[in-house]
Amino acid sequence: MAAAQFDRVADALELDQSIRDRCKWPKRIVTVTCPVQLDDGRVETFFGHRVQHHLSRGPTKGGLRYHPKVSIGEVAALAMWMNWKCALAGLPYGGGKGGITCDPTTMSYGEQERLTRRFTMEMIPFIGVETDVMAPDMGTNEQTMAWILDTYSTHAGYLVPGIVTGKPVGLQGTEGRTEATGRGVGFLVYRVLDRLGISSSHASAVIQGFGNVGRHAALTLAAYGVKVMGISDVKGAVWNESGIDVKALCRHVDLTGSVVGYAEAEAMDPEEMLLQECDALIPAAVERVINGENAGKLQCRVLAEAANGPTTPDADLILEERGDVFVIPDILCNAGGVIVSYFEWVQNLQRFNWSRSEVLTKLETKLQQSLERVIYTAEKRGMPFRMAATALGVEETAGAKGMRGLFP
Ligand SMILES: NC(=O)C1=CN([C@@H]2O[C@H](COP(=O)(O)OP(=O)(O)OC[C@H]3O[C@@H](n4cnc5c(N)ncnc54)[C@H](OP(=O)(O)O)[C@@H]3O)[C@@H](O)[C@H]2O)C=CC1
Ligand SMILES: O=C(O)CCC(=O)C(=O)O
Repeated sequence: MAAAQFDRVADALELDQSIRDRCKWPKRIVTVTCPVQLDDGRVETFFGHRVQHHLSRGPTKGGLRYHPKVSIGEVAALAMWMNWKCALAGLPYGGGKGGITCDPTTMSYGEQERLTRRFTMEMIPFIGVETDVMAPDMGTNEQTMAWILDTYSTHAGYLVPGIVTGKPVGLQGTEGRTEATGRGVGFLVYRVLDRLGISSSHASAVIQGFGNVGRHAALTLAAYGVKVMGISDVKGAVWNESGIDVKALCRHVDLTGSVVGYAEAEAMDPEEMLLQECDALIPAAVERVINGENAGKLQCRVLAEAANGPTTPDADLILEERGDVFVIPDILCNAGGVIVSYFEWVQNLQRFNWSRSEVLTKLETKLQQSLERVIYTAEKRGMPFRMAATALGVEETAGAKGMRGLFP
């Protein structure tokens, strides 16, 4: 998917073959094996990957995913998307992404800690504050980042806060990072609804995924007055036509581990939930959920891609043909996370802390600028929004590579 999207943009930009190849292929792909002792005494070997797509514009930046379906191809695609995302937002980074093929939901706290520390040890030669900086993604969180920071810093002999972002505030993380991605999604949905003439107090939303991103997107939209009617996770979906009390649902999930069983809403088939009429549909979980099968049946006005890669290329063509769905592409929609990660890294480099309101104001300014650039480019060049956003990222990267020239 990532390669197909890139090729389409490269064709439209008529990129020269040499620069096209330099932009398309990752600079480095690292795979490591991590033997870890499980609680029952057995030793299991896990595969971990890190793909550093480009180093031309700065260190590579991107999350670390723990999921049973992690593969090197998925990580490479996510790293390429990170690249265009960082360039579009004007961050001085290339894209990177990592993943370990594991199921954190079946692993104890201790097993996850040992796996994370072993992966970090294996990665020490390839990461650094100026080379590659990780952050949370699916299946990882600020505790994971704290273990990486500790393992790396112990090796260095001093605290290296800038080695990861999305770490706890008490370890020089930044205010606002935990909620940044979902909050950014909520902000962009609000801005786009406003542009379409839909007042947030009359708008409705449906959200797939209630992890870090889905939860904070729901809370942010609810705070704007948007009625959140449907929410799903791996186990199922819940629906309330009059609007779900998102804070109450958060309490239910914190107690039970799932949205399923929430008393103030009805159970619904998660696939059916995606097809319900709403103003904003927000996939905030895994890839390829909007596809050739369901794209023609969506009844939303805005498709806000909080997840990475939720829409397949064939679904893109169907949505373009329809022309009635405003797609906020992933590399714009979920950029709030990496933008605040960048703020965290800058604060770490400066040994200076910003206030929460400073972080969140700067976040909204950057997202607003990116949204305007994408809309302007799409209109000026007659491109769909995903193509326009990707084109801006690719041009930025190609420009930097061109200026740096080729080593003889
Ligand atoms: N965290 C971040 O800052 C950023 C994340 N993203 C992207 O956002 C997406 C979500 O990440 P994040 O919230 O961090 O991950 P989390 O691990 O915190 O949450 C993932 C959520 O998705 C749910 N889920 C997983 N598979 C499915 C499925 N097949 N159907 C419905 N729900 C499902 C999980 O359900 P359950 O709870 O039941 O397991 C969980 O609620 C990913 O695509 C990630 O790459 C993008 C930018 C930044
Ligand atoms: O915060 C970051 O550095 C990266 C977040 C991420 O993985 C993403 O945007 O997909």
